[in-house]
Amino acid sequence: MLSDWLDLTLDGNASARLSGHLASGSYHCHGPGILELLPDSGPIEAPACVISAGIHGNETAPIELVGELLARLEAGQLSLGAPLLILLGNIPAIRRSQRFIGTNLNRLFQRDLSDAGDEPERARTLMASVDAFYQRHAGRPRLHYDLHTAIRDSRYPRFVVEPFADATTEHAQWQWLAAADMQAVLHQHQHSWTFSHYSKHYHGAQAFTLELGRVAPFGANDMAALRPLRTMLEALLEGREPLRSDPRDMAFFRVEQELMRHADDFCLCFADDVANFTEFTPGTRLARDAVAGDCVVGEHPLAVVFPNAEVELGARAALLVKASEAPPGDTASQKIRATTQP
Ligand SMILES: O=C(O)CCC(=O)N[C@@H](CCC(=O)O)C(=O)O
Ligand SMILES: [Zn+2]
Repeated sequence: MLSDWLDLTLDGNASARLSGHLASGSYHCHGPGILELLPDSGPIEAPACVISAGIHGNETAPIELVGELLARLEAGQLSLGAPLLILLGNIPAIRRSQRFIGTNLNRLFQRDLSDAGDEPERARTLMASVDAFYQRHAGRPRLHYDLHTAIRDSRYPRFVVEPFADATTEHAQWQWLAAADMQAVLHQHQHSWTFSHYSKHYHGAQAFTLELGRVAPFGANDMAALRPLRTMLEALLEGREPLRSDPRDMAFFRVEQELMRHADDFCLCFADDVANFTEFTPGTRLARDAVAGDCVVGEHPLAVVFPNAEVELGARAALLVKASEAPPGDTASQKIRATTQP
């Protein structure tokens, strides 16, 4: 049964080649945590959509959200109208409720990755799955939403990370994400080799990391807050266009600088309960690092996102960001605004 797939996968009991039929299509398990859903019919121009969850093993809300989608599909409450690839990232880490086991999977999505180990192996498998999926559905627009939750509280509990790449983000994406009740957008200033960056960089997909609240154990997530996002994903899997809202309802930021950890005794100079997007004034010392030197806010205020002193040496310990303009609207969206604003 499709709705058992998650439990069976996490228990290690899912048959590697499980497949079956739904009222509106079929499903095919290509390997552990790799599930493709194919519609019997639907608009040929509907996007081929990748939804990934559990790239970090302790981030459970996205896995629960995938479970809700599968249960509703199986119950016939949703009708499949577009190809969908559902990926579970770091299965051993999910079983142990840990962010990762050996190394952070979400820094490994690079085609020339040659590292050995479980997470590099998983990254290669996931990259190959995405390549094959987009190849099988060549000609359709490509989407990828990589679903996460954050370690800290956030001034914007639900926010989008827009990976850096040559491909530009279509304005409709901002409209869909605003209607999905995402509250902020963070534009990356350089390549970051995350999973969403992979799909955008190598496949030109419209691809994003979505942060969906704070890390919590299974059953303790506020799934009601994710209902508008579920509505967006349901529209996509049904082959319908999602609802649109004004992107200016979201706050936009861009990364100014990555704060890296170089020293063993690296430490952050602010409290563990400082929330993502908290702003610091010029002259504030943010981090001490005996190798790289202290990090002090320069002339302009900066906000911190994803601060984490416990990352591996040489890894990103925080993003330093500042507010930016919302992207300019296109003609179509201006028309929508004109008709929705009295
Ligand atoms: O809260 C945190 O510190 C980390 C939450 C998380 O896993 N975020 C992703 C963001 C990926 C990106 O920058 O696109 C990550 O760090 O991998
Ligand atoms: Zn994560």
